[in-house]
Amino acid sequence: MRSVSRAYAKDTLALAELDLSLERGEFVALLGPSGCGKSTALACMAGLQPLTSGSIWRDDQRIDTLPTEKRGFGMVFQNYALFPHMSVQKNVEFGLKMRKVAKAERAARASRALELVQLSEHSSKLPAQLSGGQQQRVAIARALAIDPEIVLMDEPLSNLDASLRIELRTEIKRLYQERGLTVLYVTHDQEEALSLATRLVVLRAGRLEQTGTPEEVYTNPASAYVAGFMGYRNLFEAVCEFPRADGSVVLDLQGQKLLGSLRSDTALRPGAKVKVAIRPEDVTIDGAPGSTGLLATVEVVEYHGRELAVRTRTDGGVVIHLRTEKPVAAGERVRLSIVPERVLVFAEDEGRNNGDG
Ligand SMILES: Nc1ncnc2c1ncn2[C@@H]1O[C@H](COP(=O)(O)OP(=O)(O)OP(=O)(O)O)[C@@H](O)[C@H]1O
Repeated sequence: MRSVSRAYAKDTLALAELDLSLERGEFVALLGPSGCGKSTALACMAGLQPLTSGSIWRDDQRIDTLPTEKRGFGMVFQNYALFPHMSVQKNVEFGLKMRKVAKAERAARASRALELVQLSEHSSKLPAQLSGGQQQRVAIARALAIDPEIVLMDEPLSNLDASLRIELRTEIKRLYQERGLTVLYVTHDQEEALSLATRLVVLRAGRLEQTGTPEEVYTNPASAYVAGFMGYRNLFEAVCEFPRADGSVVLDLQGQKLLGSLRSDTALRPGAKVKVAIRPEDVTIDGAPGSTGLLATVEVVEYHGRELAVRTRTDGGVVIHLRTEKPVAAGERVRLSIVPERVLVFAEDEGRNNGDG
């Protein structure tokens, strides 16, 4: 996509000059909160939404001028979109029929696609006779039957319950690996994106905020906005007390000191407001003697099997979530320590407040 914009109404851009490229064999997850433009990007790619400006290319061929069916994409959506009166087999054959593939070949290709998603024995059933997960597998078989170069998926798992979602997620990954597919996948679920994608693209208000491998984005989110999507559940404001030349920063967190490391390019001045992002698993209770510690009180303890998920509140009133194997109880006084490298400090965003979730 070259500088693609899409405006549904005057002055509001769902996509704002978005540049996005996809290499053969990549599994790219488009990630971001509701309303950031993920579905619009996919719909523009598919030809289901017109572009307001910009262009889309496959290699040297311009394709945004082609109708949907000529773009050669397989598509899978959140709501399965199966024809209720057609058998599973006929549903999968449908795309091939539209492409005028002869009857015998149609049947053979549809059967192969159903085998791939392990639904062969259900081929004569109607969609309503299948579970949600099975219906979504039919939709995937239908997308794969046309032998697409690129598969576009828009939240294909979000209508399924938790266990089915994980099962089908693995299935999608297997198909991707076995068939050497190229996939553009829309999701708002970071775990889904991290487990499936070879590259993440985080959108914010119709623009690209960050792209990188799951590991890069997870360890080094470029902004507090991205961090919020990558499991950094502790996101709060603090004041820069003393910025050091090596990038470490002494912060004032409502009256207590916290040592962090600056992640933005912008240099900080003493007194500047900053955003801080910390993952719950990076916070420990009663760390080594002498480590910087935040005095806090345990508020809520949730049992999560091996670990406890704990909500604490610092003496200055800041809520900090953590995970621990140590038994603690509500009301207990604790000292929290966090390795300074895992206290990510971002300069306050300038003027980008649209699309934050
Ligand atoms: N058909 C439409 N008409 C008008 N505005 C629309 C339409 N579809 C989307 N929008 C607006 O465009 C923006 C981007 O929407 P889009 O559906 O692409 O976001 P998204 O990131 O996919 O969100 P979600 O995760 O909720 O589906 C939003 O502000 C939305 O309200």
